[in-house]
Amino acid sequence: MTQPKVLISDKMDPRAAAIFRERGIHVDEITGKTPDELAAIIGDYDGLAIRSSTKATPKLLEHATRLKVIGRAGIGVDNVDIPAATQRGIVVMNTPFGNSITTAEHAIALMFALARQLPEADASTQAGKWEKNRFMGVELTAKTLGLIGAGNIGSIVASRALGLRMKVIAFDPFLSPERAMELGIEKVELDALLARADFITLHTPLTDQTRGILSREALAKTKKGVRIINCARGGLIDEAALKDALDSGQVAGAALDVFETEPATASPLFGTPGFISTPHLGASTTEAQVNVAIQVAEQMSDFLLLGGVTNAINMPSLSAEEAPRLKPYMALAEKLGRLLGQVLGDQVRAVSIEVEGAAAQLNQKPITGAVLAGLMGTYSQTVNMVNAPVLAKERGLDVREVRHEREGDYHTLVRVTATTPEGKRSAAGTLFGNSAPRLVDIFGVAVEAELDGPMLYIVNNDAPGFIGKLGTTLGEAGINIATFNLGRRKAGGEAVALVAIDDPVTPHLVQQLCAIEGVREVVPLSF
Ligand SMILES: NC(=O)C1=CN([C@@H]2O[C@H](COP(=O)(O)OP(=O)(O)OC[C@H]3O[C@@H](n4cnc5c(N)ncnc54)[C@H](O)[C@@H]3O)[C@@H](O)[C@H]2O)C=CC1
Ligand SMILES: O=C(O)CCC(=O)C(=O)O
Repeated sequence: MTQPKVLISDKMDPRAAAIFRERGIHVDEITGKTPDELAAIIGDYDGLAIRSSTKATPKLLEHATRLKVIGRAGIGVDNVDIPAATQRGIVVMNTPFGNSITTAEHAIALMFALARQLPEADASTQAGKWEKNRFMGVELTAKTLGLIGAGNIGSIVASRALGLRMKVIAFDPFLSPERAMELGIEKVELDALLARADFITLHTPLTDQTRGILSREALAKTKKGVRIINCARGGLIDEAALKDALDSGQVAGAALDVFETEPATASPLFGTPGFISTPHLGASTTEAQVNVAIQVAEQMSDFLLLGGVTNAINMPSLSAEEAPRLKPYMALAEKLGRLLGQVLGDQVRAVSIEVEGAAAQLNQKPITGAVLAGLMGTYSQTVNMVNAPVLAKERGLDVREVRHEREGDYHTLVRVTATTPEGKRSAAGTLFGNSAPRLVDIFGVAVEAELDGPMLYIVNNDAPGFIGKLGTTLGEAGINIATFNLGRRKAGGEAVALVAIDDPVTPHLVQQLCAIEGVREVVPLSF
């Protein structure tokens, strides 16, 4: 295995680079590059570790020819084009918990700052004004805090606010009543939250559904004198409408850590009375940055070195412990998919993946991904485990997974059945010694074969003399037979040969083989 290379392109705690090095990964820390400068170097790397400054756009990813993983040292992945990464087979992972406490604390800090006008009071005092009568604050106790989004960060904010004796209400369509009860908060609709909350704090990702959730119309529905905190993402609030609401007094105060456009070096909100801002500092504590740096480096290293997948946004998880056990199954699954893809071409309309015996104890998703990667890899150069399920969906391929706990003839078995307009065709394989993939059945004929290197799949009538003629034709073409595996439905019936050869065959030689008496089909294979 060649040494993987990782680029850290945003400022990150040095522990990330140290971990990559300790694990034998080459790492470069190159920050502050323009998109074009980054595009010029990204082609050298297997991994890209980022925070929020680097934008992994489709344009950048076009240059990322060997990139396998993007690791976000943080939570929000809106700076990564997930569909583009998935199409290119790049895993995108984040560190969903490493900075949540820190960000929740920042929201609480901003809530206090708004309640007591701390930044303005500080500036005035340091300007020598001593304006004791100007800064009349409000108490938090007994006030209603409205959470928009009650996931990891929202829940932590809720627990802190309850500790401050606030009443907490939340709008989150995915919050179950049980979870709301467990958190000690009241689940409400958005309009009710807007009407009731004294403070509103946002903790959702930026999505098509949440963009502009605090729109001009929503702001008009708020309780007069509300104070608003956004430590989630710019784009959740209509900034122009917020400015008007602050000017009119509808909103008494607003604290933004995040902006529609970042870095936010100019904004109509700047200088507005009651407005406070921080430069996307939600995650900026020593503790959080150490957490996310360590986590992202461990996760990316596990993936690049062991195939372990943790906290991926675009692929099912696969722990570093599971990965070695699944690896031979994924190799087997990929080979079975590849075999069917090469024999059946693009005629496959549906695939069923059955796991039996020991295989049924494993996480089936990676096995399915490997079958699809093998199947579609015969007509797409860029397909892999990450993008195969998405590409299969785009092609309208119906994919089914079946699990049989009981053992059959083999202690472990993976069977792939492909449906084509001509009917169903299946291939099955097992692991010898729990590690070596072996085909054991092809289209209902028992054939034991290692699927490796160049091979020939031949269907012929079972008749004396065929093997001799085949050997002679290959021999005259200078092709050496490495292994020969035969099976037949019944004596004198249809027979199947899987022949491992030392060199690939030419289309002309395939024609010659097809011309041998009794030969029904010849497909050159490569594994
Ligand atoms: N300012 C900063 O430095 C930081 C900002 N963040 C931001 O905070 C966001 C939230 O982080 P977590 O709480 O960890 O995420 P999370 O995924 O645990 O929680 C998000 C919550 O939003 C809810 N939600 C989704 N769509 C919604 C909708 N249409 N209306 C209402 N609720 C909706 C979800 O159900 C979920 O409960 C992240 O997506 C990230 O953008 C995170 C860390 C640091
Ligand atoms: O890395 C940072 O400073 C920003 C963190 C953040 O926005 C996130 O984790 O979503």
